[in-house]
Amino acid sequence: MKVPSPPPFIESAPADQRWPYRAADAHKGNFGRVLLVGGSRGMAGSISLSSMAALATGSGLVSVAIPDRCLETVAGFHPGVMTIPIQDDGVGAFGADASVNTKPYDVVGCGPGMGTGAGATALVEQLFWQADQHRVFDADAINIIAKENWLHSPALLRNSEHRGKSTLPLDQSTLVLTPHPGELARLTGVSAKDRDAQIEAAKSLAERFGMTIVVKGGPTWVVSGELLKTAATADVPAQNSQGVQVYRNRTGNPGMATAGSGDVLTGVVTSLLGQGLGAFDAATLAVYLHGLAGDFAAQAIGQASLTCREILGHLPAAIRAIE
Ligand SMILES: NC(=O)C1=CN([C@@H]2O[C@H](COP(=O)(O)OP(=O)(O)OC[C@H]3O[C@@H](n4cnc5c(N)ncnc54)[C@H](OP(=O)(O)O)[C@@H]3O)[C@@H](O)[C@H]2O)[C@@H](O)CC1
Ligand SMILES: Nc1ncnc2c1ncn2[C@@H]1O[C@H](COP(=O)(O)OP(=O)(O)O)[C@@H](O)[C@H]1O
Ligand SMILES: [Mg+2]
Repeated sequence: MKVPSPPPFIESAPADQRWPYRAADAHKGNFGRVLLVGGSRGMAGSISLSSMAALATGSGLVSVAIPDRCLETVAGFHPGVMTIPIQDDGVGAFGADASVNTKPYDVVGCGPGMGTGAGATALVEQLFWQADQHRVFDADAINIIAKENWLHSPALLRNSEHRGKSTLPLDQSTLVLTPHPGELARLTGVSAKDRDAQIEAAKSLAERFGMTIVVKGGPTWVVSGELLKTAATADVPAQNSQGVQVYRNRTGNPGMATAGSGDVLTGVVTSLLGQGLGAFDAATLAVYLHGLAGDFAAQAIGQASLTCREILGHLPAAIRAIE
């Protein structure tokens, strides 16, 4: 494929020094064991897109946990993706007692296409508490947090083995949320039409929980309350400081307003976390690359014809442009 000439804003890549280095003796285990959780009958494509985006952006091993009935469908998208059947409710959604073993993985991405039923809720609740592990919550994982009001009312977290815990895991610096404006409105109560107020609401959540929030749209913003670690110098010892970091992305175009576009982004953020980037670095580099892939795709075929497939297909060109 001919690589289109890069748009002029390439030099504003947020993290062009941070692309994970691949040593000559590297093996697949060095580049992240990624678990993606989501999908349901009728929306199997969503989590499959995330898994293919993770593979295309460097992840060494990618597994997808899906309701049992969707296994063959998801497995058919890419031969490099492994599939894990999870208890099904009989009609292709997660069953009420669904759970997933996340121990073998470096990072978990969750939400696309999973719906907000009992099984999906149980899984998101499990993952919400596993704050010792990086997690990316998108789509229905965000809708479930909003519906259950977990950010504001910890007493409602009572449907699982976490019953009885009286406080929220306040440190969620390992959590990245990727809401579109409709999802952010559900989470914060702030109208999707009021962009500035939405960004302020996201900042306040980021500060309170230490989490990172990708406020998707044209343009996408990233806000993060992740602890900042300043490296030691000869004169000053290493320091930690808290504060909200803000990044406004400059890549992307309205051709990306197309089904599955955000599912691809979920896979890219999860992939970069799995390769060792911190939450803010992974989120900013992911939205930059995703937007750049969308810009290359629009140059190649035009905005109107752009689909999630073309965004996925142009991720390699976007990576090469910043490497
Ligand atoms: N191939 C597959 O399997 C795919 C499966 N998918 C899965 O489908 C599920 C539903 O997800 P969803 O995003 O389609 O619907 P939903 O969460 O109801 O949001 C729409 C509401 O939000 C509002 N809204 C306001 N601003 C907005 C904005 N900028 N961008 C978007 N919306 C905006 C909007 O307002 P309105 O359009 O009325 O102005 C409307 O009220 C979910 O599981 C997802 O993962 C998809 O990923 C696609 C590919
Ligand atoms: N007008 C736009 N300009 C630039 N990017 C856009 C625009 N509209 C949508 N996008 C991008 O497309 C993606 C849409 O995500 P989302 O709504 O979750 O899609 P889906 O759930 O269908 O996969 C986001 O990354 C968003 O930033
Ligand atoms: Mg989405």
